[in-house]
Amino acid sequence: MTPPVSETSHVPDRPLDPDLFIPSGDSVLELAAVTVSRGGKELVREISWQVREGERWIIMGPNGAGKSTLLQVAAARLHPSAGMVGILDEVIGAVDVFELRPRIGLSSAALATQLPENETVLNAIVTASWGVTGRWNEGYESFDEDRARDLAAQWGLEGLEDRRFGTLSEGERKRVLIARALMTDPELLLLDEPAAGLDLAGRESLVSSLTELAQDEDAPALVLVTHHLEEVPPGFTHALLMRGGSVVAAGELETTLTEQNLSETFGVPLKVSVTEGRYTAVAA
Ligand SMILES: Nc1ncnc2c1ncn2[C@@H]1O[C@H](COP(=O)(O)OP(=O)(O)OP(=O)(O)O)[C@@H](O)[C@H]1O
Repeated sequence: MTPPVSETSHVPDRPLDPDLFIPSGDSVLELAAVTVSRGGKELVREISWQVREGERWIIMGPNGAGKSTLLQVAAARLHPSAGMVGILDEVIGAVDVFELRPRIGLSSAALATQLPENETVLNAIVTASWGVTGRWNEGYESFDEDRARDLAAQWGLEGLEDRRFGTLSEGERKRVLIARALMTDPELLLLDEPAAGLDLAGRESLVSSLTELAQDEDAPALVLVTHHLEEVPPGFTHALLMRGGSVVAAGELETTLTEQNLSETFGVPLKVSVTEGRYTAVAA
């Protein structure tokens, strides 16, 4: 039996009209009964979810659970087929998404494929200020480049600023994507599988950087999508578990990442352990 979903994921009933939908005052992201349908299939089904300032969320679930689809909705990149989406005091359907998107940082594999292989690391980061992926004739202020250099240093890319994106290792690319996502000083940061494809050392190094970010009071609200419990950085506060497009459980991390919920989410009996804030799971 699924335990009751915590109050953090309950969204009060509201009229489903973008002009009447008023996101809660302290919410950074609020979804009310969101469904995304494609080709006659519901990829995401009636999800209600609220992220408040200062919260750090994990979205976890098996392949095809709908995690990336949900993140695309949260990033104002995908319009829901039904339901309401409030992002940063704005309501999708009643806002120009091109004005909203710079306020949301997004790192994803799809974005990585859009970055030109011959673009330098610095340009891959700084071009986020114009919402473009390749540098052309846009004008950049010196403080834009200073910020891009600071972010490169902060994310372990010092000395690589002039390297071509296409020559980077997978771990370095992931760090560029996160630095780029932070370029516009977003109020909401969405990271879709930031540790996918990394070796053990690369994963551990990234988890450690994300732990620091999670503990930074000035960092934006964070949402991190992953399949793996080992990638949950200590300091994350909440989790939303998905399977087949629906929410299995959502709420505070410790009460949500339970053996029962995770076994139901992944469809196999799991034994879960936590050591010094790090989670691991093996088949029971
Ligand atoms: N345009 C589309 N038309 C039909 N089905 C789609 C479309 N886009 C995605 N899907 C399907 O929707 C489901 C959810 O996809 P999504 O990428 O959101 O899952 P996910 O949880 O992120 O998976 P993964 O962990 O494998 O990345 C998958 O079964 C996928 O095949």
